[in-house]
Amino acid sequence: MNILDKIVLRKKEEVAHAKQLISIHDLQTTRHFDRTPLSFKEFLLANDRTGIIAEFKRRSPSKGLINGVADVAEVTQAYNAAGASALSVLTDVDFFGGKTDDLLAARAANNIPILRKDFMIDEYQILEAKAWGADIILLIAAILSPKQISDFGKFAQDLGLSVLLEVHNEEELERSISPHLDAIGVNNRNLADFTVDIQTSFDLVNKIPDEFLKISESAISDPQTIRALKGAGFNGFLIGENFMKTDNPGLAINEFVGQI
Ligand SMILES: O=P(O)(O)OC[C@@H](O)[C@@H](O)c1c[nH]c2ccccc12
Repeated sequence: MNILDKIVLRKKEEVAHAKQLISIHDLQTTRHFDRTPLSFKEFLLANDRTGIIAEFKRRSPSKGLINGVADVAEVTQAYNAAGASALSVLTDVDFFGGKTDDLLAARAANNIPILRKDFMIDEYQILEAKAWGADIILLIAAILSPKQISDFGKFAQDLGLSVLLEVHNEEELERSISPHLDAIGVNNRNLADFTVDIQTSFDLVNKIPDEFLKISESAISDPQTIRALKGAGFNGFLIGENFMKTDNPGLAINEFVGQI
């Protein structure tokens, strides 16, 4: 079984458990549920922002521990101050060392869009994302059917959330396109075997219809790469490890932005 299959199996158990602890009605009456989400598009295209979607990630299945000490409020505020267009916060516990409280802390400290970064397999998780103050959800083509992508996309958009679809190849892109998406991200990392290749982004960018925001995800560590990706037509750049692996992710993003 590859890692993605393992993650999805575990996620099904996790969601079943969460549903027993907290009812949908409870989620709908949770603190942020009625908040109007911020527009991903507006922030991504704003002239005074960099297009960077800066990620808070403690660990990953491919790299193990990345940062065991960083404070989520402090780091996300520094990301925001450096000109990040949006934040990405991992909420997966078992494989990425994230938690609900990380998203809540990032929300309390920032007024830019936040992506709930997790493996969405059930509408319940989209209600959680809304209740916890997220603005954007991720749908991963590799683990969802076209019908699930369209249904989850509509469900999220009806709640005012923006939807980022993640693809890794042309086949996933073609089969997953739906009107209920705002952005399409090309993941340069193959989630099944962890190999990375930035070329994946350059190969797919012109196959993404222009009505969607175009995001390049993972393995970006050089400001020069941002310039090349922009030139190729990308609006957004999802970066985690390059900042999180340093002692001071806030300083790292500042230096990076200074070189774009
Ligand atoms: O840390 P990186 O290589 O900059 O990558 C960030 C982000 O793209 C990556 O964490 C990611 C992309 N898609 C995902 C899906 C689930 C979990 C994590 C991810």
